Amino acid sequence: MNHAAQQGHQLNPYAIALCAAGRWIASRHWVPATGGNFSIRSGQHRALVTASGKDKGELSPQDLLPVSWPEGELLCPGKPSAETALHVRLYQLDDSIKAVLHTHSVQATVFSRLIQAEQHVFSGYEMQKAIRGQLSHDQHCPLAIFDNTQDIPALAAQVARRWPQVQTASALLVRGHGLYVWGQSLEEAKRHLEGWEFLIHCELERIRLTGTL
Ligand SMILES: CSC[C@@H](O)[C@@H](O)C(=O)COP(=O)(O)O
Ligand SMILES: [Zn+2]
Repeated sequence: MNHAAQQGHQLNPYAIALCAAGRWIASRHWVPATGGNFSIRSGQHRALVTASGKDKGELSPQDLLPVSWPEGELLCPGKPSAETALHVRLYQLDDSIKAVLHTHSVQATVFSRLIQAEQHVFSGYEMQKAIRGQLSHDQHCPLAIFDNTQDIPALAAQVARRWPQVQTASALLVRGHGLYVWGQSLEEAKRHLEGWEFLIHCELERIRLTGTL
């Protein structure tokens, strides 16, 4: 990258905001050992995606790579996240999505392995109201769970097939892998992340104490 492009990158407000979100997420221990990836929409058909293999708590703006779709073009040199195809598919499925955050917390990983069903319904938690569209603890909020695979385009296609089921939660779980959340702003995506991590932690404790799913 030439000097002017490098400087433009350093000053990109989307990039700066996503790096700060990465530091916050890492401080919560939700992205150990380079796990996780993040993106933020920067135009109708483009987004900045974290480079692959970086420590997500120590990102700098040049670690955010511009990608565009439908061609899946990478707009500058670098290796984008191995899970870029899933981020792109989420932006394509819903134009209102502005940011996608993927984490590898212990609780989401363990919880996703305990649930054999293709979704788990959350109900009775006040914290459900952290999720867009959830107005009461009485509502039933299903969280979809997908089997893990290294074939990310195939996973993205499955998410698209189950989109009506997935959409309500602004989140999905990948079994033995981690959590994906999104929002209509980065702030909303962060709220969804903290809300879901809390809800999953509560369910894991409930299952541990009662022995019932
Ligand atoms: C620590 S391995 C985790 C990866 O396989 C992957 O699931 C992940 O979340 C990070 O991949 P990345 O390519 O850095 O975006
Ligand atoms: Zn991952």
